[in-house]
Formats: sequence, structure tokens, C-alpha cells
Amino acid sequence: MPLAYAARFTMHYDNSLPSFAAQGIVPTAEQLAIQTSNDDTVIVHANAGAAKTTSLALRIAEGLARGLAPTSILALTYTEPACDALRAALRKIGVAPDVVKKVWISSFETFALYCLKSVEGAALPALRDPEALQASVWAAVAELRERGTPELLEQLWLPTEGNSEFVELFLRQSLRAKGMLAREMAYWDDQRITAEYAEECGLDFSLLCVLAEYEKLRHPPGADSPKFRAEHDASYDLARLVGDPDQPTFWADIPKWPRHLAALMLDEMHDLNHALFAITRGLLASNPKCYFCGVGDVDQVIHAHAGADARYMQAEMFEPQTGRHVQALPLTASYRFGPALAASAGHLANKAYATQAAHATQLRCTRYADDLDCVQQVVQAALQWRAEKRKMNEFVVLLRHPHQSVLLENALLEAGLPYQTRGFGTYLQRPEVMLVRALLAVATQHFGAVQSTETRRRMVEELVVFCRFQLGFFRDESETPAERLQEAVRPVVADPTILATFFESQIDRTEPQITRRLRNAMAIARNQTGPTMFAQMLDALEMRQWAAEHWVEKQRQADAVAHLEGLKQAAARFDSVAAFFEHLNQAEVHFEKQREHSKRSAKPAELCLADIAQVKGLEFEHVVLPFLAQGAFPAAERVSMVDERKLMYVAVTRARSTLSLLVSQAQPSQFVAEMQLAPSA
Ligand SMILES: Nc1ncnc2c1ncn2[C@@H]1O[C@H](COP(=O)(O)OP(=O)(O)OP(=O)(O)O)[C@@H](O)[C@H]1O
Repeated sequence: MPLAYAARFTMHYDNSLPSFAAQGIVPTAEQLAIQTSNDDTVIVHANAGAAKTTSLALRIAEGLARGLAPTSILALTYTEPACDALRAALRKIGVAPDVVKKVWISSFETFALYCLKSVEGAALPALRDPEALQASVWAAVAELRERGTPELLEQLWLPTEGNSEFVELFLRQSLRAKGMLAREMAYWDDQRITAEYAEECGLDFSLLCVLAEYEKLRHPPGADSPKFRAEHDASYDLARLVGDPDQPTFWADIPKWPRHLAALMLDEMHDLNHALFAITRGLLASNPKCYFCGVGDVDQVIHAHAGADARYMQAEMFEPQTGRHVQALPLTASYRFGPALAASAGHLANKAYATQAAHATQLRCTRYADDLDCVQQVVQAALQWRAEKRKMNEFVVLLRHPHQSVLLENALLEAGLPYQTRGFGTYLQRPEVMLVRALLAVATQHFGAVQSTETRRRMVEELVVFCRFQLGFFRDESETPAERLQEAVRPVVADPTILATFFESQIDRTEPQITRRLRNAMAIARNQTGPTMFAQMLDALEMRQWAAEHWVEKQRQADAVAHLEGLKQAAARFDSVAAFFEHLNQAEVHFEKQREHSKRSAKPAELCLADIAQVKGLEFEHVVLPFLAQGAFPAAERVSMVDERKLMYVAVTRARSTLSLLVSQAQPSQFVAEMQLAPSA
């Protein structure tokens, strides 16, 4: 009997009693209904912390108990942390760890890469940063200018090359257009892309036309595979292969496309955009007998900028697209947190919110005078948590912007509190900080004090890239820029004593304004002492200007300036370049040791600084939300208030026993007022 038939048979027997008995929890009636439902298509609508992941895990465990092979169950999520959360939920309810390993749990993007690799034969270059993509954006603009008809060009606004704001806008919009499959939907419907069509999709017509050229450059018509992929491009490329309604048996061309699924499970279903929905629909079409269960919470849509749309969870959308009848089931009460937080989360999301948690959740709200006061309060809370002998890995500080970690990291290092980061690296290793450390190494002539060769390599690389050093060819003119960079950096990393000579050999050959900045900064670093030395050195480097020239995104430019401001504050305690340089090196050694240690242990033992989007689906005993200021959270620049509020909702609903909100005295975040905290908080 083929597996799919076996699956249908085993999933569809009398469900009066569950075959799987959960350990550690007593499933509620709502959970049991999901676990044992006989409907082949179930969509669960839930609140945050209302046990979506756990219920999906129960459903998977029930399938396993009824005889499904773990490898015939595919569970897809939006992020890697959500995959970890699902594995943890399966283990928590008593599924054996070796069985959990066999269940196919993957993010959409990883799944798409796996399928595409089987078509393309090799992995493609992954370009992550806007800086790496901007040359292709400008090439697309040039192409459009060259090939567009006068009538078309008259309707478009196309900027002059070098306008980084345009690149930022383009990349932002193309993420959304690709998530919506906006161009493909038009082609598949035999429609032309017109200004009216763009307006219908809520997209800018000029940017959509540039996108058409950009995609032709990325994946030339007739070529077997694209030249490169940016973030989310794998899902997009797979969706293009499987989404065309005129290609009903597309899977024949994708060797690794799953053909024998017994069950398809989607966690965080609210994150579906059209591209991910097309993949889901393709999986159901090619596995018509497989069971489907998706769980989501419409208030956790935080990826609307990538085209995520909670409508894909609605039966009205799902049924006609898949030809399946949807059984909608609810999960209403939270088990993660008690009534106080449930009420506040409900106010924020504007919906009723029940709780059945056996424990209470304490809400603390304190004011801070300035950023330093704020980080001191976080450190005090962490020290208190440690004094109470609570598990440090259950203490998480959630940040809206990565640059907010700078002051915190300084304060944690000073207090001797080990930490790990999630969603961003330590600020000590961010590119602009690496550049400044490289300059300090030149000034002190003590590059050898940096122990890690990897750090040395990155420091020299940032020096070359930021200062636009002109590298010659080493072997012949066929060398790519990346190969020349590698060749130039290698000897300096191997012999740290030659860094100063390397620097001097390059400094006069670069652009005059960079030579000037570098010479001025070096003069200060070599000749001055005292607590303001480093601040003066940064002023001489004109870092604000440098950031604007170097980064595409406004937010990234602001982050770079903020990272260096943080460094300035740290430097004020030292009166020589040598002492500060040494401090940074020691801090990094410390951080790396902690990281190695947590890699070796099964569970990290230190507190965590995390980006909010990276903890969606996870939970912690104590969640601290610092920097709650208007302009910081909600952020001031280019954000939708609806998305910001959803992000805040995700952040506060991670807490089990304590939620600490640190609110700016001068400019309190409006979200805190919206939560309508009880006076006791
Ligand atoms: N029946 C139950 N009894 C007690 N606790 C439960 C029960 N079901 C789930 N829980 C616990 O409730 C917490 C929240 O569950 P879960 O992580 O599944 O929620 P979720 O809806 O997926 O959360 P998120 O909003 O992060 O997506 C977990 O600690 C889980 O173990």
C-alpha cells in the first residue's frame, strides 16, 4: 500500500480516544480536538502563548502513535528558531528525541533551497547585504533606461546612480513584490504590468519595472539557474516554479520535491505570503491524500513587509485555492502567562484574552532617565535574578534595534555577567567597530595582541574595504576583487607586525578625503592621551559621513553611528589608546570563551540579548524590554504602526513569570499606555 494511502487510513480511524498520551501537560478539550480531529484539513486560530506549537506537536505525536513514519511528516515554519521551538515542544510532550530528529522540520527557505539544489545541482552564491546587491540594482536601472520605450520612461521616476535611498526603497519593495508574486501573478493571468496593476497591488510602478529588469539580470531568461540569491529568494524562486496554474505537474521537474507526504504541518501560518502559500498549495496538490494542519495567530503577522497576509489562514481563501474543506478550530486561552499579562496583551491587540496558566505573571514597569540609567536597571535586574539562583538562560533582554546592545554589552561586561546574542552578533565584531579596532592596532603597533586570527582577518578586510584601498593583481588580471582582497589580507594576518607597513603603503593611494581623515585620526591616536582622545579620533574620522557613504539603509547608517557612540562611552574610562585597545581585545576574548562554552553545553547558561523577531515562537521566564521610548519603539523611521504594535505584542507575550518594561521618562512609548497596565505594575 503506498504510504499516502497508509497515512489516510491510519489518520482516519475512530478518534474517540487519543492514541498518544502527552507527558508533562494535560491537554485541554481544545487541544484534544486538534490532536484527534478526523478532518483532513485543519486550520487553528489562536492567541499568543495559547499552545499553537504544543498543539501542532500533539497532532504530530498522534500521527506517529497511529503509525505514520516520522520521515513522512513535513513541518514547515517561517524561521529557524520556530523549527527549534517545535522540536522542543515535541520533546516536552514526550516524543523520543531520536524520533523528533527524524520528523522533517524545516523553515520554508531551507526547504526551498533543498528542492532547488536538486534542480540546479549546486548551491548558488548567497548575497545578504544591500551593499552587495546595489550594483545589480543600478545595472537594472541602466537597462530599463536603455530598453524602455519613451512612453514608458515618461511614466517612471528613475534616480541618478549612487542614490542609496533609492536602493533601500527598491530592496524593501522588491521583498514585498516577490512575497506577493506580483509580477508572476500578472504573467500567469496574461496581464501586462501597468501603472494601474501596480496600484492595485499597492506597489510603486517605477520600482516594479526596475524589479522586472533586476530579475532578468539575476536570472537571465534561458539560463538554468539564477546567478545569486538574496534573503527569501529561494522561497520566491521555488514559488515561481510551482505556482503557475498552467503547470499542474511541475513536481516532475524537481527531483527532491516530496511526493509521499502523509502529513503537512505549518507552524506560524500567519507568516504566509503568496509565495509561501503557492509552495503550500503545490505540496497539497502533489500529495492529495496528505493530512494538513496549520496553526497561526493573526496578531503575530510581523512580516507584512515581506507580503505576509493573515488572509491565507482564512477558509474563504484556502478552500477555493486548494479544493479542500477547512475545519477551523480555536485555541483561546494562554498557558504561558497569567491574567495580568493576558489582560495587557489583550488591550494591545484589541481582543479578549483568556488564560489558563496555573502560574501568575508579574508585570513590572519602571521609568528611566537616560539610556545609561536604562542599562543599569537591566543589569540590576539580571544581578537580582542571579542572586535568586534562577536560570540565567531564562532571562532575555529583547531589543528593537541591534545598536541598543552596545551600552548593554559594555555594562554586562563590566558587571561580569556572561551573555549571548541572538539575531545579531556582539557589537565588538560589527564592521565599523572592526575598522576602528584595526586603526587602533595600527596606532599602537600591537596587532599581535588580537588573539583570534579570524578577528585579525576581519579587521584587515574592513580596513581595506572601508578605506577603499586600491589593491593590485597578485597573479594575473583574471583575479576577482574577492580573490585580490584575500591575497592582500593573508600575509598581514599571518604576520601581525607588518600591519603598519601595509597601512602606510596604502594610505596615500586611496581617495584624498579618506587619506585626510585617516591621517588626522592617526595623529590624534598617536599623540594624545586622556578620556576625550577616542572621541576626538572618531570626530577626525568623520564617521557619520563615512556611514552615509558606506551603507544603503538609513537605519543601518544610524546603527553604525550608535555603535561608535557606544564605543566612545566605553573609551572614556581609559586614557591611552593602548589601554582601550587592550580592553576591547580582552572583552572579545571573554565573549568568545562564553560562546564556546555555550556551544559545548546542550543549553546555554547565560542570559540572552535578542532581536524580537528572532524569539517569535519561544518563551522565557523573565523578559526585559528596555528602551521603551517613542521614536525607538515604535521606531520613528519608515515603519508601519500596525507592524510595530504586532512586534510589541510578540515581545511581551514571550514572558512566563515576569515581564519588565523599562520606559523613557521623557518620551514614554505609546505602547505602554496602550497596554493599560494595572496600577500595581
Ligand atoms: N495543556 C497545557 N497545560 C499546561 N501548559 C501547557 C498546555 N499546553 C501548552 N502548555 C504550555 O504553554 C506554553 C505556551 O505554549 P506554546 O509555546 O505551544 O504556545 P504558542 O501558541 O505556540 O506560542 P507563540 O505565541 O509563541 O507561538 C508552553 O510552555 C507550553 O508547554
